[in-house]
Amino acid sequence: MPTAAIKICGISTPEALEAAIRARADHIGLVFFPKSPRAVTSADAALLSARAEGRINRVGLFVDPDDALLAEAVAAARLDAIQLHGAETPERAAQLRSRFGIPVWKALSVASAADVERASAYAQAVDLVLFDARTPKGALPGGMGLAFDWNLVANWKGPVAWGLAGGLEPGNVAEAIRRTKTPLVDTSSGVEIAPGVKDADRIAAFCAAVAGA
Ligand SMILES: O=C(O)c1ccccc1NCC(=O)[C@H](O)[C@H](O)COP(=O)(O)O
Repeated sequence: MPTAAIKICGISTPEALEAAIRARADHIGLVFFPKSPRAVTSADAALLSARAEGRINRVGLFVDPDDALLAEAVAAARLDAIQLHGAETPERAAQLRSRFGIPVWKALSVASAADVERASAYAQAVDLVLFDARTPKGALPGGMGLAFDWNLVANWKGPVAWGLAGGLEPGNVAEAIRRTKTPLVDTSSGVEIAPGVKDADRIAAFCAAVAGA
């Protein structure tokens, strides 16, 4: 089985960016959601992006964004992909893919088999679906370090590329890959020492665990 691709989400400092690149992650996530402890402004993102250019893929994360926010962020951070982490419909996702001309990822919050089935509706609208844990009402829609039942997506063979997120960390990511055969893993809290504070050693350990899975 090929090695799973790795996305380290919630990068907000040059140190964390360099740690992700050193560890050979494939993607970083830049969070454009002001309520997140990992939020970046377009100005922060532009600086990080310039440093990342050609070294790692830059995914901008948004929650029900309007077009103005997206236009500003895509241009400032020269994003390689847009990740939608709110209640965006397939129609909205398709509209954004066509408008911005870069890949669109859609996060789907999972607590049951029916949640996984929702992925089919996005098959023509997005480039990848990211199965993530459903978070409690009123909490952030992601980045909470919560896992869902991996059996729900074990060996998933849907009509669109996919990835696994939610509560992944150096100690459990190899097991998650073994059980689900996911082609991509995404982590945020699992490589932090406090909300929003990435740790280079944990990033390295996470990527090493994926490589060894
Ligand atoms: O990371 C955030 O703060 C965040 C805020 C709002 C929406 C989504 C957010 N993160 C999305 C991600 O891609 C996370 O990596 C994913 O939810 C997994 O997070 P974790 O369980 O902490 O590894």
